[in-house]
Amino acid sequence: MSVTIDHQNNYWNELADIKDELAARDWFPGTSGNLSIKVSDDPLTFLVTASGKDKRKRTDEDFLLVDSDGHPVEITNLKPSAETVLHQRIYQKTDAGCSLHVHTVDNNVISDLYGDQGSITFQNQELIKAFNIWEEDGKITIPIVENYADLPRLGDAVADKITPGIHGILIRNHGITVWGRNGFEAKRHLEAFEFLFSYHVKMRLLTK
Ligand SMILES: CSC[C@@H](O)[C@@H](O)C(=O)COP(=O)(O)O
Ligand SMILES: [Zn+2]
Repeated sequence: MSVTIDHQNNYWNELADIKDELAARDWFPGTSGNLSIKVSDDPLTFLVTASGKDKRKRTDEDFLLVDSDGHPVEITNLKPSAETVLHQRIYQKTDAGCSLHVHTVDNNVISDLYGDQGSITFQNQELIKAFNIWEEDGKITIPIVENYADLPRLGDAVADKITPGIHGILIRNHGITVWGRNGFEAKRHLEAFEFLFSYHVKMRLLTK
């Protein structure tokens, strides 16, 4: 086995492990969700989930390597995720090494409750430190974009909201896309956002 394939296999296994962990949380209902991990910077290549699969299953055909245009690098029967453009735009605009997209009830509820205001900000929560924010009353904001069926348009809408200090974007009544410099950080950001959403939804229900 060549050095290149070995190198790629490490990324494959890291992404497969993250996929299993998110599956254990039941964050891939109805074949939703897609994940990617950057393999090289110049030229940009990344492993992305194959489209339409049940992401709870672990198989040898879960991921394929794509280039900066989202096209497969090798001949394959697999189709890259329909939402590969989101991953592409994130790698182009940030220093991300991994990007995760999941649909959960909590992220959908928050995206619709606050969609009209275009973002939601959380404060006074210990878990905000998961974003490396250590101030006494640190805040974390997540922008919310509309869900366009036209995926390049959705990619532009997401890319437009990426500025320093932004670690994820909510897509209205669709899901969340987060990123981090590596798989560990991307997963930490995702889990922290989902915690904040779930807390907020429960508090709203309990304090109505
Ligand atoms: C029924 S799954 C919803 C899809 O349209 C999409 O939003 C999604 O997250 C998964 O698409 P995929 O092409 O499998 O990556
Ligand atoms: Zn989706």
